[in-house]
Amino acid sequence: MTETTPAVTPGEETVDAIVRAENVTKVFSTRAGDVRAVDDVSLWVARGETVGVVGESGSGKSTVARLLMGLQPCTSGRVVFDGRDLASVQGRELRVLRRRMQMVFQNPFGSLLPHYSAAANVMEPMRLHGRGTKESRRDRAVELLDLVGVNPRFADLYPTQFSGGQQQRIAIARALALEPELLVCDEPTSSLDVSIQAQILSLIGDLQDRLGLSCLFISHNLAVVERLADRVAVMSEGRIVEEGPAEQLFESPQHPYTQRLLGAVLPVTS
Ligand SMILES: Nc1ncnc2c1ncn2[C@@H]1O[C@H](COP(=O)(O)OP(=O)(O)OP(=O)(O)O)[C@@H](O)[C@H]1O
Repeated sequence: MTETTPAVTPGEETVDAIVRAENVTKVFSTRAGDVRAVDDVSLWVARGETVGVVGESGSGKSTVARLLMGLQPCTSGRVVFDGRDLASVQGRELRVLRRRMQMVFQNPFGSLLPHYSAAANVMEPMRLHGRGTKESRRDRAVELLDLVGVNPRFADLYPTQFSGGQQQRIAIARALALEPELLVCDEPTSSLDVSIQAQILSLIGDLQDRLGLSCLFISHNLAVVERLADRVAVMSEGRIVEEGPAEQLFESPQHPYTQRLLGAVLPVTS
């Protein structure tokens, strides 16, 4: 049975969060001194919800994503995934938790294995996690490629033989291979042409509806986030300066930083 996560602040509505960052801080020690990349951030994603994180370059968005995924330890605070403090989970249990959260990155080509075919890229996480037989993994990979809109006839082509948009679809199919509950998308469309961006955003929205995925969606582009997010957190200099339901935040942004970001937005083409 899974535990539900308690509310973190008095008065805050109890939310059945798949993942929750509680007062998380991340400090990187560099030769030039300490960089406080994330500063006392609390953020959660409820089951089936899409949370957008927006902010200018360097505001700490990717670091928050890595902390939520347990890819880096927090300097202070904690991340709780489905009721488990990630810092207290190790070994096999951590592997199992990791399977339940997957990431889609900005540059699909960089995240695919160039010497593996599209199908082999999608099969690889299943192989690493000892899922099924080679035949069943292949069948599943072909199904997933079909689901994300890559013609299964092209399953044996290599990443370089696909366009950027198709590569991102393959990367999304691979992220879905282990049936994650949480998908963290870090600028998944910013390396793509505008028309292709819209297609990938529709795909992510559609997959969420069909698979009931929870999603953390990171972008510096507010228009992109507006399209997908139920709730939005705005980051500046490592802190969340404003957070709320997407509609409300876009209609009446309260913080001057959000107002400035919105003022800089160009309408998205779809
Ligand atoms: N491994 C690291 N070592 C040192 N500093 C880091 C490291 N990772 C991130 N930073 C710093 O932390 C701050 C936040 O970076 P982060 O990549 O999280 O921001 P971001 O909002 O995702 O930016 P972008 O949109 O450009 O990716 C930046 O000042 C960055 O230089």
